[in-house]
Amino acid sequence: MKKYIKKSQFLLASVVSMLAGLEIPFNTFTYSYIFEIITKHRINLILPFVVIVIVVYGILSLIDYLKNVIVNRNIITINNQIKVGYVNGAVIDVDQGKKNFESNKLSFFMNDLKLLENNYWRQLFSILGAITTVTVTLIYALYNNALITLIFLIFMAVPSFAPRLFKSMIQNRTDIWSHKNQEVSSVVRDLFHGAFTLKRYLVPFGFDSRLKQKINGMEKANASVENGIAFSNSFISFLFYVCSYGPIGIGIFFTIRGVITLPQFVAIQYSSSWILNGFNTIISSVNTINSTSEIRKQVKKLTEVSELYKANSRNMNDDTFKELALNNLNYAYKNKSIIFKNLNFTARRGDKILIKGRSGIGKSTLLKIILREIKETSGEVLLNNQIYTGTTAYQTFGVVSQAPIIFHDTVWQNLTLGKKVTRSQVESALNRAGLSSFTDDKELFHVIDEEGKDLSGGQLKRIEIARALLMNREVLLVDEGTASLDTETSVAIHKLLFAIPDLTLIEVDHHIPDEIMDNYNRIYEIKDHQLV
Ligand SMILES: Nc1ncnc2c1ncn2[C@@H]1O[C@H](COP(=O)(O)OP(=O)(O)OP(=O)(O)O)[C@@H](O)[C@H]1O
Repeated sequence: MKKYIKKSQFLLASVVSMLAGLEIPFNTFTYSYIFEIITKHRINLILPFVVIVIVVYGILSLIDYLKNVIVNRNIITINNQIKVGYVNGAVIDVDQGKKNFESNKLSFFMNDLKLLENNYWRQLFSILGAITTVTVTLIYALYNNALITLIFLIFMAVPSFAPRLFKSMIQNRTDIWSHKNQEVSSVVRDLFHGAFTLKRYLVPFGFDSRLKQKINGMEKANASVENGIAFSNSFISFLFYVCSYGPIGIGIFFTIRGVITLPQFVAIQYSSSWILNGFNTIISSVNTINSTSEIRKQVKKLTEVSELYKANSRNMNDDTFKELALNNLNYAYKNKSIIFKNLNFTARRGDKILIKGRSGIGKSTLLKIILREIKETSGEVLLNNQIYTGTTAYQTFGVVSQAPIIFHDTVWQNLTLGKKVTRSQVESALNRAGLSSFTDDKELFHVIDEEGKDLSGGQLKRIEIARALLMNREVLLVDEGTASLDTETSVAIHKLLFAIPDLTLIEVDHHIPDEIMDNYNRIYEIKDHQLV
């Protein structure tokens, strides 16, 4: 986790946390000194004592406040790195096999990363403070009487082994909680997504039983984690009390016998309870930190994916597209019937190809195989006569999907997706996609509503097409790209695509208007698991 911190900032927070840990030893010292003043009748020391104590507590309170501010600043730096790295990693890592990808990742982002902040980072600083408390208080106690302090320490060693007993129980319960949380996120996301459908059919409570069941499951799992931690902590504190009263008895005995003075006994007894408390804090913090190990593993995995991607993104393939060939392709989804059997297909530069077929026959599946998002059961998929990776596929093919993917951001950002391009490149792509009216500043920098709700279906489709053209993809895979549009708009969009001679078009659709059929140079149909 070291790479997420800024060293100087972390060091400062560590030092201030340790300084804040001096409050308790000072407390112990003042408490013992009260007995020194009383037993030795030092009336002249009362005023300076009170003044010094007030000033020092003032300074310690300020340090405590500064500690919080500096720790919070560290949290900003750490969270900025982790959260951006996590989202980037998740975006890079997405694949067709990931179930409930959006809700799972969102749930992890909102809940588990917050848990990581509270139960890992903040605990680290709390441990540093507790270590100072324990060390300085211990030195002070040893200074008062080493033998009796050592007796206290021996008793203390016993409960420090207890947390190991609870570690795996807490970890298991945390894993269950995390899983239940993801289930709730998935249900809630689904309901919000379909909110209008529920409202229109006057059934806003239609999914209540499922919702209640999932929320209840999550809340119970959460309570189970909290109960587990509480049980572990209560058991450990009880053990501490058991082990602390033995030495207190011995201390009383030595004081009565005159081996130590009353202020010394007070110092050792008071110190020892704070040493115990400090140990308690350290151990329960270690306990809590351990419960985040699975979260840390996942964060590490995804941020590494993101770093690896940055390191490799320079190896761009710049071969021009000549040919795509699928030879004797076979495919079946796991535990499902066959989709393709000995399928053959070739597309060459500039081809305009239409693939028809009834719903559910495998048109989208074919595009996913071409994009290398799913792997054929057997056969060859070749680009320019070579097998190719998913990255090469994404460098070659642009995709216009059934439901356009639109971000809640400006038209410019929706087209460029953050890539550095010139204004004239953006305008040219918009013009070619028939969106000339979007080229002025007002439209270009207009923030589109969530899921493109303030634009028409045709405009959204054209934005997707302009995006693919702007990204200079040589082959456009159109998956029922115009199916939801009226004939006039569909014809207009197709005419724009047919007019680009070098653009290779592979379109899967079963409702293409008759008047543009002649513009394709090949039309296939998926029948009997083959292209005919
Ligand atoms: N991830 C998946 N896991 C298992 N089966 C799947 C998966 N995706 C699709 N299928 C099944 O594979 C078959 C082909 O699906 P595909 O989406 O390729 O059809 P399509 O021809 O594009 O349909 P449509 O025209 O309705 O979009 C369908 O029977 C579908 O149920």
